[in-house]
Amino acid sequence: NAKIKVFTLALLNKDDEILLGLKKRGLGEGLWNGFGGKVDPGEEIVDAAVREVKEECGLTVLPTDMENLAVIHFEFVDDPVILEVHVFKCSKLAGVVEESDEMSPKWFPRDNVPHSQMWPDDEVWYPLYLSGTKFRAYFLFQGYKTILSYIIRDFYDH
Ligand SMILES: Nc1nc(NC2CC2)cc(N2CCOCC2)n1
Repeated sequence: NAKIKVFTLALLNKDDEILLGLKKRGLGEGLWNGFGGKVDPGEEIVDAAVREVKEECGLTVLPTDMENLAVIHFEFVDDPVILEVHVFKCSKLAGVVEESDEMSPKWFPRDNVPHSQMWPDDEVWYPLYLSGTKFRAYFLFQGYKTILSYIIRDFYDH
């Protein structure tokens, strides 16, 4: 009786840097990550991505500037809830970066992000993100720290 919960994850770029946020509470607390969260019922996924970026770091992104790079499914042993995370890449940003209740934002060199303080899956798919390769992926986790298995395939080989 699997239940799918849909989330967004936006990775914001400027030149050769990426904006990450240190999550202050909830899922992923204490980890650096892109900006995102739950998709509200009836909400378009890309609109949820835009909303979460604004809420979590103050920046304004247009839906048309959100490039859907990946869809990742996360399953956890003995847990019926599957996370479906839609990953967006964005390089056209407006406004000023602000700290929020959820996130403490910080710019990192895009090729030197703090993987030891990020979700373990990021290290696997991040190189694809950096190269702009569109992909689909599936991760099976044991708890939140251990990847038991994963599959990554190019978006285009239907
Ligand atoms: N980078 C990343 N890796 C994740 N791994 C799964 C928990 C094991 C989840 C996630 N999310 C970001 C958006 O909100 C849902 C979780 N973001």
